[in-house]
Amino acid sequence: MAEGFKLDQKHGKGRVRVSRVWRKVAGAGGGDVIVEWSVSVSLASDCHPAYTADDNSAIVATDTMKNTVYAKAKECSEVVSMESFAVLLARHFTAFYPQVTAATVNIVEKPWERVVVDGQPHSHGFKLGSEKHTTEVTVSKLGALSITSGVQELALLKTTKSGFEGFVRDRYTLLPETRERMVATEVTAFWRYPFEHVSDIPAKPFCFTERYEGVKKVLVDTFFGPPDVGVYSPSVQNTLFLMAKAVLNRFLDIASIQLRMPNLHFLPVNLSSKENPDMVKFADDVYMPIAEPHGTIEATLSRTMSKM
Ligand SMILES: O=c1[nH]c(=O)c2[nH]c(=O)[nH]c2[nH]1
Repeated sequence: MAEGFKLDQKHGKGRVRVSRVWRKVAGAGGGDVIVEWSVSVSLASDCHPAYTADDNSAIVATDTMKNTVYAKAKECSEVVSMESFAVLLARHFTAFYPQVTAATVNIVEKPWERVVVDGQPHSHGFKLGSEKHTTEVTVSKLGALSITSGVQELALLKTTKSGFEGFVRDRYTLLPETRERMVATEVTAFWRYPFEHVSDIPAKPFCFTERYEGVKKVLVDTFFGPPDVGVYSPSVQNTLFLMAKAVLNRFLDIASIQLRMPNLHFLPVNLSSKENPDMVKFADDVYMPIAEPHGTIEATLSRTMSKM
C-alpha cells in the first residue's frame, strides 16, 4: 500500500439473531425442531479504497450480510447443525463475492431443549437449558478450512473430593492447605477439528452435534468421577488436564482442546469471636460463594506428531 503503511482489515455483522423452525421432522419423532442462533460474520476482502479514499465500490454492506443469514436459513429445508450452517454461509460469501478472500462465521446457540411431559418428549414444547454450544468456521476462497466447536457456561460444582496443598508459601500467603473443599467452575471449551479443506468435512449431517454431546459428557464425567465415590481433585489445574486428555483420548477427530476453568470460590464462614468463640464454627457446612475475584485457570492440550 502507498504512503508506507500496511493496512489489515475486515468487516462484518455481529450477533445476527436468527431462529429456524423445521416442522414435523421424521428424525425428531415427528415433532418440530427449533434452533436459535446468534450469528457473527466477518469478511476479509479487498476493499482498501473504502478506508483510504471515498470509494465503497468493493464493500459488501454489513446489512447485506445480515439479510444473507436469514436467506440461507430459509434455504435450509432440512435440519442442519450449526457447524454445517456456518460452513455453508462462509462458503457462500467466499464464492459469491470475487473480492472476498476469506470468511469467518461464529455462532452461539441458545440452548432450547425439548420438554418431556410424563416421560414423553413434547412435539413442539421447549425450555431453556444452561450451557451453550458455539462454533467458529473460517473458509478461504480456495476452500482452506478451520473449524472449531465449543461449549460456554457449563457450570459444575462438587461439594467434596477437592483439595489444594503443597503450593508456594511465602510472606504473602494466607491460604491454608486443605484436602476438603468445595470446587465450582464454569467451563469454557474450544476444540479444533482436523479438517483442513471443505472437501474433508464428513458427509454425515449431524456428526458435529453428536461430537458436541460426546465432548460435554466426557468433560462432565471426568470432572465428577463415578457417581458413588467421585474422584479426588488435587487442583483445578490437574482436573482440567485430565478433562482435556480424556477428550483427546476418546475422540481421535479432535486435534486440540482449549479449556478455561475459573475457580469460583466458596469461602468457609467462620464467625467465632473472642466473646463468642463457638458461635459459627466452620464445619464444612456454611460457605460464602463469591463471584469475584476468582481464579483463572486455562490450558490448551494438542496432539504431538508422534501420537497422530
Ligand atoms: O485448584 C487451585 N489452583 C490454584 O492455582 C489455586 N490458587 C488458589 O488460591 N486456590 C487454588 N486452587
